Amino acid sequence: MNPALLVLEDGRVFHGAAYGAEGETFGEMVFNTGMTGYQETLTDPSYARQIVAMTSPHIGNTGVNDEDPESGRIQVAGYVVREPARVASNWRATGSLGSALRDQGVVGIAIPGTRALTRHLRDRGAMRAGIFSGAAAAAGADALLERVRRSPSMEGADLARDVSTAEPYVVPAIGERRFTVAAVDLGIKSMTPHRMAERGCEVHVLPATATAADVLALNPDGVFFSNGPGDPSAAGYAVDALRGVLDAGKPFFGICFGNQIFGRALGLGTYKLRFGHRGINQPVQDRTTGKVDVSAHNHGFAVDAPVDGPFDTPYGRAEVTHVNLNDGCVEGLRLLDRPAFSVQYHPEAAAGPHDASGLFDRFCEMMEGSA
Ligand SMILES: NC(=O)CC[C@H](N)C(=O)O
Repeated sequence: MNPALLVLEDGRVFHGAAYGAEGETFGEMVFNTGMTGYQETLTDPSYARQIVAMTSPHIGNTGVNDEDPESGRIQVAGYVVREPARVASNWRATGSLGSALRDQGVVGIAIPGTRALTRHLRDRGAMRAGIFSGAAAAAGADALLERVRRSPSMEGADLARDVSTAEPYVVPAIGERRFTVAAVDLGIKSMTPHRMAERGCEVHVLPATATAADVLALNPDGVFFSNGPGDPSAAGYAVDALRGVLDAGKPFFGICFGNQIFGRALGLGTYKLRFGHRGINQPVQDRTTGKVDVSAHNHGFAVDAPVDGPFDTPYGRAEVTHVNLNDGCVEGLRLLDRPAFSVQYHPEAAAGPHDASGLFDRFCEMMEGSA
């Protein structure tokens, strides 16, 4: 294996071996603690412009298959693992992860110290980084550090429109069609419309820059805003569209970036977490029932909202419905006088536990007018 370097913005350097494509890449350095689901993680568009390190020590064991991708390609800017599998073995596998990364030009690195890297990010926070291998590594760490420090930051980055669909498309209902949903694709994972389709929703997926008029022209029973990459404070176009949807009184459900856009539409702020939540075992408590779900997460930003009780918004009273039991951050919001709610985590799972899948049923009940 050829040598490679991982250079962090604060000057920390990890030496390792090239994995996947050789060359150079830049992004925000984050870690994911999922023990399974690397293919879903790699293809989640919310990871655009992020270099993802897996804390699970052995990655690639089951290779890649045609069923698990959450989008049409690998979306991460770079990939860091401890030890890549030498042999991929699974009845569904169509190839190895190393060759999939190589074929799609995704630069990765295998380093012995993914634990040291994770502890560093937990202490210092997510930061910019670069991976360099082949001819790109020849410049030496000091010159590479300068280039990392010149690369763009995640704060203020508007990335949703880069990963969104260019054209609208429809995911048909599975079985009898019960509802029409307009889903704004801010970086949508394919499992999300699928979870709705399973419940009888015909899902009209629209580009990130869809306006309220575009959404309402479909005369949907409900409106959905998806997960997605980047800083929600840079996606004012989505906030404007959602305000128009809320003004029209349509039932609304948002996931992750969609939760952040909902928060901003209600007049709340969003802020960057120190190192974020990325994994599949995060405990989230539903404050309305007391129930705790173990849930899938991928977020680096969060909504700043009062957690101690209802607060006023331009759309009437709202409340924080869910909090993370690890760090207390806001994981869900709802309006109290209108049918609109959102969560910061991933009820569609993919990868992860299915504890929260009932939220899709709640959205359907809202569209039925029974919730
Ligand atoms: N998965 C997502 O939708 C992520 C939302 C946002 N980009 C964040 O990092 O918080």
